[in-house]
Amino acid sequence: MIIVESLRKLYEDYLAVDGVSFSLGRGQICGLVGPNGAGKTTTMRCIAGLIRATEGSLKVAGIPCGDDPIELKRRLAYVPDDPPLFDDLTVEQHLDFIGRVYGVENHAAKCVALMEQFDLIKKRRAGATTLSRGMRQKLAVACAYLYDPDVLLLDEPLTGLDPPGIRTLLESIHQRAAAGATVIISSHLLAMIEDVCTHLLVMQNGKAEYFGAAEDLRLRFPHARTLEAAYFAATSPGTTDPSIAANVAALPMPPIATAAGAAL
Ligand SMILES: Nc1ncnc2c1ncn2[C@@H]1O[C@H](COP(=O)(O)OP(=O)(O)OP(=O)(O)O)[C@@H](O)[C@H]1O
Repeated sequence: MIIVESLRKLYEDYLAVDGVSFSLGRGQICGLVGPNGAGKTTTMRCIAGLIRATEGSLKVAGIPCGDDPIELKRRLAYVPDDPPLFDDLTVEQHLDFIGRVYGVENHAAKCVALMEQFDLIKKRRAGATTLSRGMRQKLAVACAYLYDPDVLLLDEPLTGLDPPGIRTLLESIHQRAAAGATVIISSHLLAMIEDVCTHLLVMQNGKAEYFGAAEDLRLRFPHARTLEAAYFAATSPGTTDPSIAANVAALPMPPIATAAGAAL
């Protein structure tokens, strides 16, 4: 469903993505993790066809990059971390608009079901500018789900969601994948997404440090107690011996001092 081969993306002379390759099939959920600036959003935007790759080849839902942008839009949904909404439309007008544009059959009933699923029903007549950050995120995801895309790219979708919202979203991702969708979910919260991910792509400095089954990352760093520790090991600077790095990463984190002087 997604085939990425030797993807490179230069912003002028800055190499943001450097030779990334991976592929995902139907029903697979890939966690895209890595430090700030690793190239996660850039990779997603290339897959979504929003920016042009400098080199490499991409095929999404059987469509080679650039061949059929309209069909790609029908088959794929990309939800950015700060979703652009229409200031003048209410929650239900957003869903109604997307339903009409994508020609979704019986879209009115689906819109209500999605508003109920994402706890937006009481805000159905609220304008986009009056929504909280988490509500905006939920509305953007609901709009993406409305036309049942084969490929879902969710960039930091957990940011701003409350715990019930996170649970609803992760369950919905699981259900979508069970129905055949391919999902990439980028997040800094690996511990939160690891249960739904079948695969992981760990990026750092524009490169893929790891791609494979989520469980295999832990096997690669046998001393890591958690998947998160294995992730830290994979992204530790100067790591040459995975087992050493994993041990370091598994050490307890030092307390973080707050402005008030208390340790978190
Ligand atoms: N339009 C742009 N022009 C120039 N450089 C860019 C542009 N967009 C991103 N970059 C740079 O490319 C690199 C990768 O950025 P990207 O947004 O893909 O990282 P990311 O892994 O998504 O980061 P984060 O976790 O902070 O969201 C960064 O160094 C960023 O500054």
